[in-house]
Amino acid sequence: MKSFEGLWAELTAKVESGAPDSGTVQAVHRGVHHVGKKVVEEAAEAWMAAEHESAERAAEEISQLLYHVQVLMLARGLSLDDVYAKL
Ligand SMILES: N=c1c2ncn([C@@H]3O[C@H](COP(=O)(O)OP(=O)(O)OP(=O)(O)O)[C@@H](O)[C@H]3O)c2ncn1[C@@H]1O[C@H](COP(=O)(O)O)[C@@H](O)[C@H]1O
Repeated sequence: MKSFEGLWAELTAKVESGAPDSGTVQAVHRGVHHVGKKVVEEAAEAWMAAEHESAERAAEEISQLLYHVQVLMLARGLSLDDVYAKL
């Protein structure tokens, strides 16, 4: 099972290596504006699933939101420590 930190390690390694077949690398290259819109879309889907769907569907949508939040951090050049410092 993956964790937030485990996914972060995987995504940072992909972006550093520039893996050409990675959707994450492609999204980071498209930039903050593109990724930010995706975060908003996924946040709405997480909200709707939490309010109207099963717990499993809500967990699925929230996992996608967490993924896209990490991609936004990568696109903006932020580290986990940058964000944890604000918690
Ligand atoms: N956890 C995720 C993950 N969660 C969500 N997503 C992306 O978010 C999309 C879900 O959004 P939607 O529900 O809107 O589905 P969609 O309409 O098909 O998506 P779009 O066409 O809008 O992109 C998926 O299609 C993926 O593109 C993810 N993409 C990758 N990962 C993990 O990230 C790691 C690196 O992946 P790659 O960069 O693809 O190698 C791997 O461990 C992956 O499992």
